[in-house]
Formats: sequence, structure tokens, C-alpha cells
Amino acid sequence: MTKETPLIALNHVSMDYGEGSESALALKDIDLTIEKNEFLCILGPSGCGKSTLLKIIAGYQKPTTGEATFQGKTITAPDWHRGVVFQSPTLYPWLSVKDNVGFGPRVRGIKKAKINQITDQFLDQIGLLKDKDKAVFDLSGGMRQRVALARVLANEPEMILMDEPLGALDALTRLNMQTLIRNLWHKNKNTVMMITHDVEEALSLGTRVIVMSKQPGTIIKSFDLNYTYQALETDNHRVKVDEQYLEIKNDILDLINADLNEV
Ligand SMILES: Nc1ncnc2c1ncn2[C@@H]1O[C@H](COP(=O)(O)OP(=O)(O)OP(=O)(O)O)[C@@H](O)[C@H]1O
Repeated sequence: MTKETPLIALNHVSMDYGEGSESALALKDIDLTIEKNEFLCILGPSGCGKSTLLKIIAGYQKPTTGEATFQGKTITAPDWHRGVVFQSPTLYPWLSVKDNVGFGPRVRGIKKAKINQITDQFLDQIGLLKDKDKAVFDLSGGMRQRVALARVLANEPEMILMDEPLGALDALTRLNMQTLIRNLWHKNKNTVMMITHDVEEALSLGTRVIVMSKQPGTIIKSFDLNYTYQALETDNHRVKVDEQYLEIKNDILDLINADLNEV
């Protein structure tokens, strides 16, 4: 990968789930690059193709036209370089917390001592080291989502893709998880793409926020932001809501609403 090659590049990507008269165009002519260490948040109305975009980058879905590349190479299948966290944590219920986190490294043939070290490191980062021998069904929803995050982090992926990871959590747990995700992104120098329905969540976490149109999804506008860096520097890890923040928030809400009301 040359210095100029972006981590992810989508060139004229469209996704049509149907054929001919049954056309079901989900994404239309998407051009997007994601650079290393970005925290990209995707906002847009329900059904605009956000998950489809994520699935194409993860390698679960092949675009109908156009190309998606990772480090300059066409994405053809999922691999551990791009870890995915879903809204419902996908954990193995028959495995303990530590075995869930160590699962990826074990499949990749990493030696046991190294797996134990990686597992402890990431369980410590998510604050669940003391719970490592518990069964996952003994954990709360927020704790399970933290384990799902640690499981992805344990593979030390180049990129973490999150599809509404906090959507099922209560408001307080959600705020705490936002802080955790921001801190992990910063500490581990990850690159993150996260889908959310929550404008404030996007503003408080993203270094860039992209707003998509209703179906067929296109990118309407992109905002470069620094609120997440501000939050890293404050004691309470909260974003300082200033006039510009409120303007951007309203701008995004207006963009989404205007697009939805268009006939
Ligand atoms: N496997 C599939 N087969 C057919 N149509 C699909 C498939 N997956 C998604 N779609 C359609 O593509 C469009 C985009 O779906 P997608 O799930 O990507 O949107 P989304 O923005 O993530 O939605 P939400 O915010 O509600 O989760 C929708 O009309 C959806 O019904």
C-alpha cells in the first residue's frame, strides 16, 4: 500500500438487490474513501442502504457495479482485518467470556500464551477482566456488547465496522459505551466506521459524519468534526455543546427531513 492508497476506497459502488423490472436499488454510485485512524459515522433514514454499505466493506456483499477496495485490493470476502460489531452481540453462548474473546486468535493459530495475553489485555480495556470465566448468558446486555467489542479488538483488525452497536442499550449504558468506544479507538489507533440513528452520538464520536439520502442511498453531505477529540480531553468525557455543534446538528436533521419529505 503506497502512502496515498486509502485504507478503504469505494468507486462508483451501486447495489441492486433485484433484477430488471424487479430492480431494488439500495445504493447508487457511492464514492467514498476511508483513511487510517478515522472515526467515520454514517447517518441516514431507515432503509437508505447503511447496512448494505457496511456489508460491502466487510466483504459480505459484492456490489452490483463499481468496486470496493481494502488497502488497494478488491474486497472479495470477509476477513479478520475488518471486524464487525452488530446491534445484537454475536457471541458463542457455550463459551466463557475469555474463550469468546480468544476465539479469533485461536482460529488463526496463535499460541496459547499469546492468546491469554491478548485476551487479558482487551478484557482489561473493556473493564471485564474479573468476569473472564463467566458464561456470557450471565452478563447484562451492555456487558455482552463490551465482550463483542473485545472479541473484535482481539483480532487487532485494521478496521472495525459497527452496525448500530448501541441501539439496544438503555440511555445511560449507551453514554458510557460511547466513552468506552472513543477511548478504545484512540488508545488502539483503530479505524472505525459506525452506523447510528442518533445524530448526537455521531457528532460526539465521529471525526467525520456522512449523511445519506433515502433509498437509493447516495452521500448527500460530509462533515469533518473535532468534538470527539475535545471529549477525550475533558474530565467527564462529554462533548462541549457550543453554537456550532447545534448548527451542525440542525443542519443534519434538516438534510434528513428535507430528503424524506421530497416526493
Ligand atoms: N438481502 C436483501 N435482499 C433484498 N433487499 C434487501 C436486502 N438487504 C437489504 N435490502 C433492501 O435494501 C434497502 C437498504 O437496506 P439496508 O438494510 O442496507 O438499509 P439501512 O439504511 O441499513 O436500514 P435501517 O436503518 O432500517 O437498518 C432496503 O430497501 C432493504 O429492504
